[in-house]
Amino acid sequence: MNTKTLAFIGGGNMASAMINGLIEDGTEPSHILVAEPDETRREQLAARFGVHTLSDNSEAAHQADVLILAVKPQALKTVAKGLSPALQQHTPLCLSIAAGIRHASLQAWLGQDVPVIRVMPNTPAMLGAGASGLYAPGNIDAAQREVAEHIMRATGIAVWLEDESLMDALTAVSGSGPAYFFRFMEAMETTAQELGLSEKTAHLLVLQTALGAARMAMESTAPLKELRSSVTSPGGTTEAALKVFTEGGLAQLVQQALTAARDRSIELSDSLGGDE
Ligand SMILES: NC(=O)C1=CN([C@@H]2O[C@H](COP(=O)(O)OP(=O)(O)OC[C@H]3O[C@@H](n4cnc5c(N)ncnc54)[C@H](O)[C@@H]3O)[C@@H](O)[C@H]2O)C=CC1
Ligand SMILES: O=C(O)[C@@H]1CCC=N1
Repeated sequence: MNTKTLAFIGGGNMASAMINGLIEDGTEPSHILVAEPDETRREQLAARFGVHTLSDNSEAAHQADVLILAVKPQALKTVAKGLSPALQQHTPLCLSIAAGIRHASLQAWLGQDVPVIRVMPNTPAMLGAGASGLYAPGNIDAAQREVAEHIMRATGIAVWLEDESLMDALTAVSGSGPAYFFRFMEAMETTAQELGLSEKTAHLLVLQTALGAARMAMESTAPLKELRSSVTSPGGTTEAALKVFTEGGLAQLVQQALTAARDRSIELSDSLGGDE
């Protein structure tokens, strides 16, 4: 259980998912602050989670042991530079969850003495089923790494990357990944209805099948290929469907999609980074 005071800068989708996961794990809502400019959003966060909300980012930083930067990458430079004077007076550990913003940029914007760790979470954090990647350079000590890891483990699994450039790949796989599975499930659901199943039945069957497959993959020691084979009777129905995927170039399409996400992360770093 987390006992530090965590302040989120930005209370949008990903911050809400993390807050839900942290509270489910036992973090007291009184240990969570959210700085958010949108008043309606502040009211929603306070009502839903019982957390303290405020509109002043620097005030949140003053009260924080750990500051979690959860604004859009495009807003981060202005937000981080705005926080910098407050961080010279009181210096919490800063975690940035922004896609594609490099550590060097964050360090330049927040201040050279501020401890900064990059984190890439994903939205299943809300259920404690998240997957997070962390990156910290050599100046971050073991205790600071432990604090960041402890927070992220409260929302799911956490892996450290030694090489920051792999954050772009990790973002493409697990950061964006839930959306790929949702997209695939949407397509299955639509087709299930076209094939005659009711909306409700199609939804239930698709979700339970996705959950069942993911659980089998997690809980079995067999490779994915073997699990797939065990469903695929020679000359049967699964084989007929998988043939269509193969002929349609599914593997290449997935490769292109993840590469596009990885490349977009690099583009964001190049276009939004720097201290000019
Ligand atoms: N949504 C996702 O699945 C994931 C998002 N991320 C990262 O999390 C960050 C936030 O993304 P989302 O939550 O999806 O976006 P969002 O748009 O839902 O949330 C951003 C929040 O920041 C607030 N905000 C805007 N300007 C602000 C300011 N000056 N000070 C304080 N708050 C301000 C907005 O009002 C909004 O509530 C992004 O950097 C994104 O790359 C990372 C992993 C997964
Ligand atoms: O789409 C995005 O840019 C963010 C980062 C990973 C998931 N959502």
